[in-house]
Amino acid sequence: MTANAATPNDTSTATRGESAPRSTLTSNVGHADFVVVANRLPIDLERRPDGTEVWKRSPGGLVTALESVLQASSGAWVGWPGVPDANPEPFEADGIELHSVPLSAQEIEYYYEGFSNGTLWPLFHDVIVQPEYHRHWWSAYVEVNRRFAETVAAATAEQGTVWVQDYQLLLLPKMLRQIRPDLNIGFFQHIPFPPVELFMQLPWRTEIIEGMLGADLVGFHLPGGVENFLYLASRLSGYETSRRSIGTARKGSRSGVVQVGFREVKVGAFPISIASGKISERSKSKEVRQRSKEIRKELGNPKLLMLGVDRLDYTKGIDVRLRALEELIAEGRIGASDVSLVQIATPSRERVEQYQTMRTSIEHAVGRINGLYGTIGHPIVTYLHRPVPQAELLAFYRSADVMLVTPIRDGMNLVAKEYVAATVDGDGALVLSEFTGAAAELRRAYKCNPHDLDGVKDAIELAVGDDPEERRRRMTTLRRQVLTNDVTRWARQFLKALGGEELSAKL
Ligand SMILES: O=P(O)(O)OC[C@H]1O[C@H](O[C@H]2O[C@H](CO)[C@@H](O)[C@H](O)[C@H]2O)[C@H](O)[C@@H](O)[C@@H]1O
Ligand SMILES: Nc1ccn([C@@H]2O[C@H](COP(=O)(O)OP(=O)(O)O)[C@@H](O)[C@H]2O)c(=O)n1
Repeated sequence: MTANAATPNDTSTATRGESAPRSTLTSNVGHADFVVVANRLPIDLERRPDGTEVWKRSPGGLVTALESVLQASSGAWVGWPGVPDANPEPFEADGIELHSVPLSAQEIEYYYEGFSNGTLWPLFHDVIVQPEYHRHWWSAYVEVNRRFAETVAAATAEQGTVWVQDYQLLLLPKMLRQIRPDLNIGFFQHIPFPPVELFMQLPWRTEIIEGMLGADLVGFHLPGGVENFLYLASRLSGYETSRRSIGTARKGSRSGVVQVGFREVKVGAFPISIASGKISERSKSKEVRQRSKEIRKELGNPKLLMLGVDRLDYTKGIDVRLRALEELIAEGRIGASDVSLVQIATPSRERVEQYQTMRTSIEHAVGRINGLYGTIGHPIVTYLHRPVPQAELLAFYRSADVMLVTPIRDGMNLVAKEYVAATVDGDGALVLSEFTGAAAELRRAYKCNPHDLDGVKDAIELAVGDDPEERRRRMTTLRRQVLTNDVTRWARQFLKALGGEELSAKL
């Protein structure tokens, strides 16, 4: 998403403290029929050392998915602008009305880096690192959720539909219902919802479940999340639950209902996707095709080009794929002079300690592999620690022979789907961790268990050496899956189940 750079109120050159951006929409506040709420706005404000400010696209798959949905439905988006104390008036960017929720530096530390990403994120991702439980983090989480609720309440029209996103805002549905019982409230969880044994560690477990149950519909990527949630709603809050169809959940996906007093809360699985048609079309463009050839040339036309694209997160298993490649080369199963791995790693949550530790260890591994097996002008691993524009990303996808997606745990992983959509010539192989949400749908990928290093190596070797016809057949099946089940279908199904027939029809 880009901000309207040419408008008179453009902030790209505004100085610190003068951050009122673009066309101010005060008259629209309180009139939005459809509101998406997420921790972040789809664009982040960046403050430069010289005092100027620019808006940049926010990282992550949530923004990728929701941005296209909101553009089609002309709704509003409520979120944090990405830096401390920024609170611009509501403004419009790329057809979406944006409403800011300001956070202080301390709230960013306690609510975002602390409770969201130091407690919930690791707890919900199988405790890959140890979650921390601090009461002052929790207090900030409650306070920030309340501020979001007030902002949303003020932005939304009578009887409007509000779609709350993700683990940073688990208390928001209940808080919002208390202020605005007229609203139709949906909640979608983008990360895994953990099994009872893990969830029960959380000192505030009942408050969290009660917070989510303020919604009319609670959605997860996978049936496993639905199961875990229904069980916990019954065990922690004592509500009656039943497993039954909620109308529009896809065939085979599980769903149910929680009876909260007189209210029924629907619960269902809705696996998110991407704007696959657009990605596929854009990948066919001359610009992307040419750039993909250039990329291979710049890398010295390797026989085998492998690719990894992730936020730099310990859940993504970047270390796993590096170790696998190193051993495959050491064992002579892949020739050092034949292979090139490009690892694109978008900076993420850089002030959180575990992210710093992981970055150091990944950069170490890259250095070690290049030191051992690289030659002058031919490093084995090309490591880019920065965001990459979409056209460039698509060119990377198109140029790769083998895509490595090896998370230890991942809610969905849109990168895997983007690679499939961008492989327009059908010539490419996806190595995919069983521990991603995407693995449930992308059954013909070369699957691996990231905890089993030998298994990962075998999957990579198979993907590289498989019969070209078999590789192509697999990719054809994957492409059919991804092109049929796109992000619009995901949003339509969710909104239909929420009762927003009219909204769903607009998409
Ligand atoms: O906002 P950040 O802290 O910088 O993090 C970026 C986003 O990361 C997570 O993405 C998840 O959503 C994807 C789309 O559903 C899914 O494919 C992926 O598996 C998830 O990890 C996070 O859940 C978002 O809230 C963040 O915005
Ligand atoms: N350098 C990069 C890397 C990823 N991305 C995008 O970030 C998103 C990552 O989504 P995801 O679902 O795989 O994982 P999370 O980062 O949301 O956990 C994808 O849409 C990628 O295209 C990007 O825009 N630039």
